[in-house]
Amino acid sequence: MRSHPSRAAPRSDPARKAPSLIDSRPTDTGPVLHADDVDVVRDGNHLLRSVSLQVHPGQHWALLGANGAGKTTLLNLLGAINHPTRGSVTVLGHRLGRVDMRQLRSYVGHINPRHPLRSPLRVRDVVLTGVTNTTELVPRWQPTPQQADQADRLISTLGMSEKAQARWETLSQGERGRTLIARALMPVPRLLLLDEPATGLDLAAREQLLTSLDDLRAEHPQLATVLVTHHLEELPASTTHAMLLRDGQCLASGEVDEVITTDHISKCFDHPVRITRTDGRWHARA
Ligand SMILES: Nc1ncnc2c1ncn2[C@@H]1O[C@H](COP(=O)(O)OP(=O)(O)OP(=O)(O)O)[C@@H](O)[C@H]1O
Repeated sequence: MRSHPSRAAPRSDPARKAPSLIDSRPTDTGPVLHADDVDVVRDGNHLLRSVSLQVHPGQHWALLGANGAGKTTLLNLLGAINHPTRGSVTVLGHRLGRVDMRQLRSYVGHINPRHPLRSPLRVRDVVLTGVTNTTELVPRWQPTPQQADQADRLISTLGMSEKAQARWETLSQGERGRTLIARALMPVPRLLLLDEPATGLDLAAREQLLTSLDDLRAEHPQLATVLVTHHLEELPASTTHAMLLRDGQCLASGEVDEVITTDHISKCFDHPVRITRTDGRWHARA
């Protein structure tokens, strides 16, 4: 199926806010993301080869693969950070190469666990930087009352209300992760990209993060997400689809129960594992 450009042009001012938390109006029935037969070549190496993916509103994709399989390379295409060498990528109805990538990026909630914040901002301020799509607070910029309310609502949804005034450098990794998800949701994105959001979290922090993601998805049925991980245990139960990458190529892609199988995962990681699913969550045993 071909994607078609959205008629809704990006807002010219990313600091302007829509009233609702996440735009759940069915404004566009086309895919949120469409990568069509994509190659990425760097220094003569194929990092991705003939990869295709379509993500529709309400779908929650897991992108799985061993170290170096090409997951982050693909996520960076989907987040309008890089162009493909061959093939086309359409993000929120806008084809890369025909659109201002910086502007398009401001409509995608892309969570980078290595958030390069330098100043000692408080949680609430970090979340508010999502409005301006900047790492630091913009000098003399003030949130509108609606933006401030929205930040508080998101902080509460992500279970961070008690830490709203805590400074970034004092936060645990799990608290930072949840703060960054709240920040990414400030521009009312239809698409959330998460690159290994559970890395380095202890058991409780991981479980809290996954529960927050499940809640968020239930609350906003039109939101689409793509989550990169190596670990099946880090997949929220609300995952609907999966793509397995191996050596830059797609090994399997589609509905999650057809893709995350003992056979596919053993091939993907080149190691015999047995996959079980209990209470919606996955486990891998050698
Ligand atoms: N600019 C580049 N030039 C050459 N090779 C690159 C470049 N960027 C990434 N690579 C290589 O491409 C491959 C895929 O990298 P990528 O980061 O997408 O993998 P990944 O699946 O996210 O891995 P990991 O799970 O280890 O994070 C790796 O072998 C990496 O070394």
